[in-house]
Amino acid sequence: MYKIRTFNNISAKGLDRLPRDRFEVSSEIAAPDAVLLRSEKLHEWPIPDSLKAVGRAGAGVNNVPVDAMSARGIPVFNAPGANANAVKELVIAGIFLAARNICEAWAFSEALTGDDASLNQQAEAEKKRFTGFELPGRTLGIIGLGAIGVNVANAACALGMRVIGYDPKITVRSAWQLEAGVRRAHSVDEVFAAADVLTLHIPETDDTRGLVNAGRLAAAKEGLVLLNFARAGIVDQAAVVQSLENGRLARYICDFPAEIFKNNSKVICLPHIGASTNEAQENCAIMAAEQVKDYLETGNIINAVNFPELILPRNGSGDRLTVANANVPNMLGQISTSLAEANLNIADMFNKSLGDLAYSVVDVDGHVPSDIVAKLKSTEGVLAVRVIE
Ligand SMILES: NC(=O)C1=CN([C@@H]2O[C@H](COP(=O)(O)OP(=O)(O)OC[C@H]3O[C@@H](n4cnc5c(N)ncnc54)[C@H](O)[C@@H]3O)[C@@H](O)[C@H]2O)C=CC1
Ligand SMILES: O=C(O)CCC(=O)C(=O)O
Repeated sequence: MYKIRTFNNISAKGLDRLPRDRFEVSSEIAAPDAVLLRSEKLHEWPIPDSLKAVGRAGAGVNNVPVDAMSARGIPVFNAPGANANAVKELVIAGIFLAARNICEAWAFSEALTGDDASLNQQAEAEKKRFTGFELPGRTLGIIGLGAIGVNVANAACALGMRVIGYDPKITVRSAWQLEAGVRRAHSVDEVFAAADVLTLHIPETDDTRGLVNAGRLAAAKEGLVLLNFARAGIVDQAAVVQSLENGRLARYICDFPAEIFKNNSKVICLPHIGASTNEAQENCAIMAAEQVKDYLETGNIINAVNFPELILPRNGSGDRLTVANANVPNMLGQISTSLAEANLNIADMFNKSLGDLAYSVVDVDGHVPSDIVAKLKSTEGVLAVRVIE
């Protein structure tokens, strides 16, 4: 029986993918084989020795200590693209909120007093205050053309916007999905110089933290609308406030409330609801749960951010051995020598690497004895060893 600890509210549709005769699922488990989480911050969580896998029911993994997991040979799975449509819809809504001054206009109407005739008279007299702009012909700048960025780019094209995007590591898949009219920028600065509306769709990493700073905002077009549905830390919030004050930035629409933005009429902060649709929560939970289940039961890896993708159909008449190790010479040699010592024939095997980490799945004709497992575990460079019967 595998034990799965949940953090946050994981959709039941995903948890249903874990048959309860083989998986115990609860938020109370102390020594879990795997965890499923959404935005829970795991950086301070003491990683239990029992842990074999992490399933992030979402896209961003900045709330998970990925390096610490890698050091223990623990794959961190996420759900790429599973909530992209939900975020796209909210970003497009955000653009409309800004373009038509919808929040201010709504607040104005709410505050009116008098009978209907008086309300209408006040509305007609004051509506010029809420005059906005239309989207066709305006330029949308996008930083990050992954699952969300591509969806936003294509929707903006359909609304008649010009789109310019920057992503130095765009995948072939994203490039295929992108509308032909999307212009390719060669730097973040080129996007800032061109955009009337600019949206961020990149992960928060050491490289992207503070990417939107005072210098870039100063070089933007007068009246830029900035949207941040990625992560709060990608934007220097004090620089945003200053830029709103001097008028370079007209609006900041984001998914991350912060004290500095309280009562700022040019800022709209939503409470991190980009992925909060039933559809996205189900998609993410199903993807994360299935990937974790597959890994625990077969050792196969799909959509781990720190492990290579590896799928090996089960072969041989015995156990499956999985080994995660440092990506250095002679590790495979040591694994096969250890199995030979136990007189075990290798029926099939697959080895792949990603960065500093390598992962092997080995099917043998027979049972891998515990002393061989112990020997492999104590081999220098080996991070994790499992035997799946
Ligand atoms: N507000 C919300 O509820 C949600 C927020 N997010 C955030 O949005 C981010 C993006 O999500 P997805 O599009 O699904 O991820 P993704 O991994 O499909 O796309 C991210 C793209 O950013 C690109 N990138 C990375 N660094 C870059 C840089 N410095 N400049 C330009 N491009 C860069 C990558 O090459 C990749 O193509 C997530 O990491 C997460 O932080 C994601 C889902 C929901
Ligand atoms: O689960 C959530 O609501 C957070 C979504 C998110 O930020 C992500 O997928 O990166």
